[in-house]
Amino acid sequence: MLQSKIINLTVRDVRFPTSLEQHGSDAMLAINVLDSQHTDPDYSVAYVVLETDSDATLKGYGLTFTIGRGTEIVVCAVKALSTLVVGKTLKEIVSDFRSFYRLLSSDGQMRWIGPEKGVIQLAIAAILNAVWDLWARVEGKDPAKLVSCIDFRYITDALTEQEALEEQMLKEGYPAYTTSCAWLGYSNQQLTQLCSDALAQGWTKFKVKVGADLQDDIHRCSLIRKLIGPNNALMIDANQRWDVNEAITWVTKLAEFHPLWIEEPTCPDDILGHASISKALAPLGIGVATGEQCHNRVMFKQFLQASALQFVQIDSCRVGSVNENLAIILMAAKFNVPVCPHAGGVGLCELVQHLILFDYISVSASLNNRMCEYVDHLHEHFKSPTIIRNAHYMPPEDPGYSCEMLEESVQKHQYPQGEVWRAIEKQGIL
Ligand SMILES: C[C@H](O)[C@@H](O)CC(=O)C(=O)O
Ligand SMILES: [Mg+2]
Repeated sequence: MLQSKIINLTVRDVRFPTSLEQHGSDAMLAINVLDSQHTDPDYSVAYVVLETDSDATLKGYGLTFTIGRGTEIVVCAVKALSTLVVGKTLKEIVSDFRSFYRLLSSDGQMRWIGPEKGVIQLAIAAILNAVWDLWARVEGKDPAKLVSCIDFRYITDALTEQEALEEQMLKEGYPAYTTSCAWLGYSNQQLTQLCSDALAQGWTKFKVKVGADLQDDIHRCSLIRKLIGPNNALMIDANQRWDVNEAITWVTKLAEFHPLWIEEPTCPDDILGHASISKALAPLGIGVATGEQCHNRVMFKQFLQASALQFVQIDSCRVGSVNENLAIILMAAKFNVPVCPHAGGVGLCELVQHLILFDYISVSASLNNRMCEYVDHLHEHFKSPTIIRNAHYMPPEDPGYSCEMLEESVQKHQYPQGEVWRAIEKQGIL
């Protein structure tokens, strides 16, 4: 099966009208709402399927996450890269995966529209996610089970612990936090109801969107802190809304609610800015978290070297797939900084659970200050949706990278011709 040749690559623009109910809304998007007719975001994917010459059922499914407009540009970038993929056997790719990564990321001409950042990196992520899915299907594994590729002979004195960790994950799962209770566009009534429901389901870690209006932030953080009590975790997320000094001033005014971290306090490219914010907030016991829009491993390296973050938020679709995320996970371990993956988007939970399980079983072996984001949206469109039990991710059971979507969902939500979007256009509601 490793000899399977990729004979076709298809890519489709698939969008979900989450903006209609303000799922996923945040302070940066609020600027767009003020400036444009659209409310935001519409959770979307550039959805890639790799077909092989083995048999019609052996395919690789991959995706990258976007928030609506612009997905069509990512689709174009995937199509431009597809000539480097079609015609290769899986064995050619995985027997020298680093070279294949460089083939895509360092193409002599296309690297100019990167390198390894922005639209071209999102397109590379979608393609490589599909390759990892195909490989995992052929091997009958999920990427988190890479540890089962290791020969433990003669090293079991050191590594039996990892097998125990794997058992622990199978039994208890990996700790999660929820962002689904407090999107910026939710009313206080929604926020109260969703938080109460989440507490009843066993959730103990909550993330709140902030950054648009300080008084509103104080009101909502006070409401949530009262609801969840003093011992549960509260995180806040500004989605790049502030300048550096504004971030320090604003978060200091929210310190009374004891947030564990402030996420994306300023421009995601401003490493030294994050370092200044981190240093200023350290006496308040508030860490800095970022990563969902961090271009690549090189940027993460500098964030770590500059002590500019206390929580590394890897994202399964922002950087060059498993290939780059493995490097980031290993660097975070070297700098002893916890990995707390971003997953606020469609499909991101399904993919990143594999990575965080690998981190725990094969790298960090620690759950201290570690948690994986979970958002309760759109899982019904996936063939192997995430399984959450008592606020923990339960390990995926199906071989693959959990990217495969239900074909019916893809067709209904394909943009702009899918029936969902034709109906929205007819009603003139977006
Ligand atoms: C636009 C997305 O919903 C973003 O707000 C998600 C995010 O920042 C997170 O989940 O963290
Ligand atoms: Mg965020």
